[in-house]
Amino acid sequence: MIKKIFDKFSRKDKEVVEEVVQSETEVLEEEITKEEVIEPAPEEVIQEEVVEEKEETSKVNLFQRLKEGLSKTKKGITDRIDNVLKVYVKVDEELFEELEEILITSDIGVNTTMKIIEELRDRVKSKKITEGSGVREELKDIITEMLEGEEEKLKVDPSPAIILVVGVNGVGKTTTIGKLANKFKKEGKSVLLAAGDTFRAAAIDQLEIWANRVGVDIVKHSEGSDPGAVVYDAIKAAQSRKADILICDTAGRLHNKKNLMSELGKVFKIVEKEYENATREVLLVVDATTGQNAVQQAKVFKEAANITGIVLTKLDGTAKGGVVLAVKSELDVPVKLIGVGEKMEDLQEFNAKEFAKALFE
Ligand SMILES: Nc1nc2c(ncn2[C@@H]2O[C@H](COP(=O)(O)OP(=O)(O)OP(=O)(O)O)[C@@H](O)[C@H]2O)c(=O)[nH]1
Repeated sequence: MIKKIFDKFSRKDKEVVEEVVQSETEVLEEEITKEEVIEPAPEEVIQEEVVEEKEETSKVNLFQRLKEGLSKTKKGITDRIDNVLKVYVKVDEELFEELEEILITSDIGVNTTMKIIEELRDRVKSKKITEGSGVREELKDIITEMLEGEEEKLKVDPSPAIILVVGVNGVGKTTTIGKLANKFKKEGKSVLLAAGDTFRAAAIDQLEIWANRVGVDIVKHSEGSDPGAVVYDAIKAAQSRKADILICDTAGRLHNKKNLMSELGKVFKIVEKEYENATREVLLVVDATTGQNAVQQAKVFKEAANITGIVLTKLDGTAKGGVVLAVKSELDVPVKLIGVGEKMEDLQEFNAKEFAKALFE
């Protein structure tokens, strides 16, 4: 039975990966076409793009976007739970085992699943629940409570603030920085970007594209230069312009903990020394489609740097959204933002209640 479910699940995952690759290729092609079309007055076109996207957001509300973004995860978790509850009319041990299997195969992680099922058993017993609908409600409450935490909001006040964005290549760091810059700019804040990932020219170029698209300035050096020097210059520029928020990209190389610590450590020291008064966030970006790997990456980064929050990207492209529970319960670092699509507005502040509501309603 377990093998059958795993087989099914990995087949599903393959389809999901194919879908993501296809949609990413399409978006990339679309972006290339857009870049090519921009002719003499790129700023105007960029402005139009931003305005268009603004209008679209006001039409489609954010919760709807969240719901759409989590639809694959909903299929992978909630719909399967509902199917099981239809079959098992009696609340018994077999039902708990079925539920356990669903949660484990949804990348919630073994430890977290055990905690959930144990709590569910206790509540079902103490509340004398005999109906499947009651079990569903309890499960939703337990998951919501697990997702809730103390301080989850991104801290950028008082200004000046600096956000260091860390994470391995390809997880969505650059996109996250672009989306964040857009969000802050719309809130009326002045934003500056620093291209601290100097190991690849493409990383610098991509960040610059985002800076232009959003309409914020960027401090960059050439490929291969010292990331510490970029961050130093960016801090000086932020100070002289009195920028509200400086967002720094960093190199995402993860050979081992020691190298990671020394690479990040240098940048952190500069921030410590040169921007002592700034409100600081260190955001780790992880890719939800990598499931349990995201949890492993987060563990390594947490040991190497003082991470203040996690950004979980690409939730829309995966049925593995349950990983947010594993991250929450195994890492003790708040998930502050989630990515539910490629559009500017698809980076949302994580809200446990809304997240659970989007999954269960
Ligand atoms: N569907 C979806 N795609 C996303 C999301 N966030 C980022 N992406 C896509 O993921 C891909 C990689 O994102 P980047 O921002 O380039 O990743 P990075 O971590 O900066 O990677 P490097 O530039 O290679 O270091 C891009 O195609 C993004 O559009 C998200 O929330 N949903």
